[in-house]
Amino acid sequence: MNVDIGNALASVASPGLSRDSLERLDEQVAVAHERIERGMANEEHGYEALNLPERTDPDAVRSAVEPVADAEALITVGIGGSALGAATITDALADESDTEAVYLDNVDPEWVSSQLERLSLEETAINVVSRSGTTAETLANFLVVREAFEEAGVDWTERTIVTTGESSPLRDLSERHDLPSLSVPDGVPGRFSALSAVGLVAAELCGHDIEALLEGAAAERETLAGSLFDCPAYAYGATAYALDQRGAGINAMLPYAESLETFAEWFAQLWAESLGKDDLGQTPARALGVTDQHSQLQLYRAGPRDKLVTFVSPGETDDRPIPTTDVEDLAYLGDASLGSLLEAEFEATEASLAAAGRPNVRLELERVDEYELGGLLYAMEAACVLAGELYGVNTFEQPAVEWAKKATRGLLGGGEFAEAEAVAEKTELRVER
Ligand SMILES: O=P(O)(O)OC[C@H]1O[C@H](O)[C@H](O)[C@@H](O)[C@@H]1O
Repeated sequence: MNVDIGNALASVASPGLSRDSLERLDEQVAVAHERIERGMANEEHGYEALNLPERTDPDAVRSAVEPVADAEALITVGIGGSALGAATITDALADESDTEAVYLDNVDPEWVSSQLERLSLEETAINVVSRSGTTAETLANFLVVREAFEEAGVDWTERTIVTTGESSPLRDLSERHDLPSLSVPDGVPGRFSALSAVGLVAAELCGHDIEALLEGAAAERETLAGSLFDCPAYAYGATAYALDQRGAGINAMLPYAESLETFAEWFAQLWAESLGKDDLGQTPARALGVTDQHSQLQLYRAGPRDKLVTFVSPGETDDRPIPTTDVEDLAYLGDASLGSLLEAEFEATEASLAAAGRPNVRLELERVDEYELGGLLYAMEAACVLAGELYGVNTFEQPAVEWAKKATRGLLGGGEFAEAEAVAEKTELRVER
C-alpha cells in the first residue's frame, strides 16, 4: 500500500499540517516505533497482532475447512472483530468465488430467519467465531442456526467449525462434539485478528489465496520503520493523529470500490474501539465513492472543519465502456468508460476538497486482490497501533463496551444486576403521539 499525505499539508488544507510539524512529530514516531517493535518482540498483548503474518498457519485453516470444502455457502456466526475482518476479505474478493459467504452478526430476528430460510442448509457450513466464547449475540445466533439445521434434518456437527480462544465455553462445546476447531491466537484482540484463522476460514472456503493475503501483510510489516517518511502505515497513522490534534475529530473513510465498502466498516471498529478512550480518539465515518459524493460531499467540503477524508484508490479494475449516444449533452461520455469516469470523479473530488482547504489523504492499492488486501489490513492495524502510542491510550482494550454487554446479560437474568438496575432506572422523557 502506498499513501499520499500531500493534501493534508497546510499549503492546501486547514486544519492542515506543515512539513515542519510532521518532522517534529516524527521524533515521537521514532519513539513509538521502538515501543511497538519491543511489544512485538516480547509478544505482548495487542502488539502480537502485528506478528500474525509470520505466525498464522494456513495449513491449520485448510485442514479445519476440509470436511466442508464443497459447501455452497458458509455462515460465519460472529460479531465485531469476529466477523468484520473475514467479511472485508470475502466481500472485496467476492467476484472470484462460487461459495457464498454469509455473516450472522446482528440478532435482528426477521433478518436471521430470512437468511436461514433462503439457504439450502444441507449444502451450508457454519463457522462459529468468538474469541471470548461468551458474546450473547453470537451464542444466541449459533443456537438458532443449530436448531434450524436440526429441523431441516441436517447434522450440524458434520458441518460446523469452531474458532475461539483458549479458555472459552465454545472450546468445550467443540470438544464435546468433536468439531474441527481453530484458535484465536493469544495476545490478538478481535479487531486485530483479520490475518489469523478468524479472518481466513471464510477466505479459504470461498477459494481465495490465503497465503497471498499473509504475504501482502508480511511485505507491509517489512516497511515498519522509525520514520513516518519511510513507512506508509505510520505516515497514515501519524497524519490522522496530527490532524485530530488540529480539530479533525472525524475520519471519513471513502473507498472508491463497491467491493471495499465492508473495509470501511472494519476500519470503523478498529479506529473507534482502539482509540476512543480517555476522552480521546477520532470518530470514523463510513462512506463510499462515488455514491457518497452525491450525499455527503456537500458537508465534507463546506461543513464544519472537523474532518479528515481518507480516500482509498482501488487501482487497476476490470472496466466497461460507456456506449456512445447522439444526445449532444452526453457526448463527453462517448470516449469514456465506467472506470475512467470513476477515476475522474475520484480525482475531481480529492481536488475539490483540497481546493476548499479540507485535509485528505489517499491510500493507494495496485488492485483489489489478496496480496494488496492483506497489505491494506496490516497497514491500517499498524497505523492504528502507532496512533494509539501517540495518543497515549491503551489501544487493545475496550472497557466501555463491556458495560453494555454486562447490562444486557443482567436484563436477561444472566447476573451482573448492578448494571441492569442502572438501565431500568434511567430518566425518561417520553413524547407520545
Ligand atoms: O470475539 P468475541 O469475544 O465474541 O467478541 C466480539 C466483539 O465483542 C465486543 O463487542 C468487543 O467490543 C469487540 O471488540 C469484539 O470484537
